[in-house]
Amino acid sequence: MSHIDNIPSTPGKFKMDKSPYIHHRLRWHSSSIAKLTFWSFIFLGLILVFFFRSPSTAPSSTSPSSDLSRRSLRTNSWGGPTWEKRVKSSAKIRSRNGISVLVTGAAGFVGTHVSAALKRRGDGVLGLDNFNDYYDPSLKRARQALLERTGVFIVEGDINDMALLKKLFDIVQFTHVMHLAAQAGVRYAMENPSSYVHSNIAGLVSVLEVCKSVNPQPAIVWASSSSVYGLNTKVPFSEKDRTDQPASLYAATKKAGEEIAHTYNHIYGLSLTGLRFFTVYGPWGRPDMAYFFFTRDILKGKSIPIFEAANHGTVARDFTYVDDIVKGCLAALDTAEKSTGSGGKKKGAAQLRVFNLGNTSPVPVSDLVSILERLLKVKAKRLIMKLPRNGDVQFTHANISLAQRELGYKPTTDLQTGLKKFVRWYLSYYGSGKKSAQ
Ligand SMILES: O=C(O)[C@H]1O[C@H](OP(=O)(O)OP(=O)(O)OC[C@H]2O[C@@H](n3ccc(=O)[nH]c3=O)[C@H](O)[C@@H]2O)[C@H](O)[C@@H](O)[C@H]1O
Repeated sequence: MSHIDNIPSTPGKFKMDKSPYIHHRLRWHSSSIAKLTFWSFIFLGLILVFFFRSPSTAPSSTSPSSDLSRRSLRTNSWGGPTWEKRVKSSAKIRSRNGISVLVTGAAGFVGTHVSAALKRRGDGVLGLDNFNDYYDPSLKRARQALLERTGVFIVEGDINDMALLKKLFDIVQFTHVMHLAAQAGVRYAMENPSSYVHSNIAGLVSVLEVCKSVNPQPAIVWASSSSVYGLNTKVPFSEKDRTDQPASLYAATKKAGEEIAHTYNHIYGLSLTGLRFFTVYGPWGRPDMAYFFFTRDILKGKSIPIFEAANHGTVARDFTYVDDIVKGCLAALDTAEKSTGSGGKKKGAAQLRVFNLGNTSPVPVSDLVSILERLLKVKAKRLIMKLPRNGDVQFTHANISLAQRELGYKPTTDLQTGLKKFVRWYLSYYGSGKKSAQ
């Protein structure tokens, strides 16, 4: 039986025409209509699926445009009465003379601690975080859960989403912005340079753009970094020292941020305070930092690379405990003067400040490892390595006299005490080895 014989006859329609050619053509015609209809449905279906999943149809969202943005700028929906209610309630001031603060990077290490401290004293706090996967997002979710228990809501979104930022300012008249969202890490900048430009430059500009155009403008305190001192060799590092020799792209983006802050202060009258953090450590810390992954790897019995400079030179850091940093952040918020502009127009000179927030007692990395060994009661497998040329500097040391004078900043936690608290947290969070940090 031929293929043609299989086709059911269509009485009366094609009967008269016996021409095989015409028959074939008509058969093709009818089957092609069927196929066309079938594929049209499939195509329509695909368009509908795409349409409903597309960010542009969400109440509001960010639009991913590259691999980079897919990693850090997830499509998040926001809006709606329930969401607005949560935003308002979280940002509500609950103490006399309290302030209302938008904390960007609230699910981050410093962001979580600062948000909790502000909430504790009765300030209004709203968090914003994109929960990117630079390091284990489950740690960020755990910090979020912690903050939720204290009444802090974290809006899930990216600082580059200006529509979202504007919406937040429509709902709440923030008196202050604590801008901590950033791409951190010195060495990762060689792996993913554009993420630093995206968060630390474009993201900062988008925050400042929104802050300058709202009325009243908030005062802004933001995280710069000790890394801006780069190849500066004059110690301890003072705010007056040169910062034009960054050793990593991370440092360069933070330095750029300081210049951008100057511009927005100069043109729009925004009150801006940059805080140069010196290697902040503590409970709920960042797993990409040495003290954190050294702890994990010592417990696992894995060797840890300890950098040393040329000619066995010591590599040291002015490790600063997170509670001291939090005190500095709160003091910077409390002493910040109001911005002077409104609706994008400057009305007078505004405050522009930069402070070192360090511990002012540098510790060699090998000593950090010795402290961890004692606390963990495990001998580390030390692998001494040459300091790689990937952005690390040999040492950092903060001169904190300016912060002491202007903010009353006085760090009180030495590395031994701070690491003890970190290790206690680490062991309770991950257990002593079975469930370990990624
Ligand atoms: O103050 C800052 O502004 C920055 O602080 C932090 O950078 P760093 O001071 O470089 O911290 P971190 O990586 O913990 O390395 C600590 C020490 O261990 C050494 N180190 C590191 C890795 C390794 O494998 N071996 C090693 O010896 C390494 O050479 C260094 O001496 C923040 O990550 C950064 O985001 C930024 O905030």
